[in-house]
Amino acid sequence: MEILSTKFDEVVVISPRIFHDPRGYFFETFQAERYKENGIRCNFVQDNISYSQKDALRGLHFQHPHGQAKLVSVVRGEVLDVVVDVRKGSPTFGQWEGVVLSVENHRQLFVPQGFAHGFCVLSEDALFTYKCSEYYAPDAEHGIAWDDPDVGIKWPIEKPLLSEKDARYPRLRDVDEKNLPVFGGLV
Ligand SMILES: Cc1cn([C@H]2C[C@H](O)[C@@H](COP(=O)(O)OP(=O)(O)O[C@H]3O[C@H](C)C(=O)[C@H](O)[C@H]3O)O2)c(=O)[nH]c1=O
Repeated sequence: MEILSTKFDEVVVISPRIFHDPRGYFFETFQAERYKENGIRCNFVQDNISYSQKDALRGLHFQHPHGQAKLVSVVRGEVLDVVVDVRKGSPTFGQWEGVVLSVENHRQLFVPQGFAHGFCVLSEDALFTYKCSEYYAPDAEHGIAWDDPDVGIKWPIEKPLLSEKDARYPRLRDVDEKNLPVFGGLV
């Protein structure tokens, strides 16, 4: 497996080793010891799958407290996956990074605690699967607006398909500070 860096030291792209043969291909989607050797040390406790239509945009979400680290990938279609640093005191607070994940590139993205996460669907549809290091805690769920002008994410979709909840999230600057994780702290 190959680890690719992003603008954030803690956010990495994993490119698994693919084994091709005349039947098709095989690859390991997670292997605790090898992922720990590559810096992904959290223990995952929950797996999720979401299916989305073209132009759907889910996000930008984070939990605090009970912050979740996520290992995300796509098993059908293609998405632009986006993370935003929402850690109070972080030198990269409010900055974003986007990575294309697809069934073709087999890539995974590790999203650490302290980052808001979301994605938009670039293909006709997408099956998105991810591991979480903390259980779902709806009372601790927060979000920021997908189109926050201060963050300035360059989404390739002008009018995304949003849930009512996602359409109501505030700009990062309007999120109550008590709901933001602390850089370097427990989240
Ligand atoms: C996240 C989650 C949701 N649900 C239930 C709650 C709702 O009745 C329904 C849909 O939830 P929601 O609209 O929050 O789903 P997404 O918009 O895909 O949320 C996810 O979107 C972005 C991409 C993320 O990174 C988070 O993992 C997560 O917030 O599933 C559960 O039962 N367990 C869960 O862990």
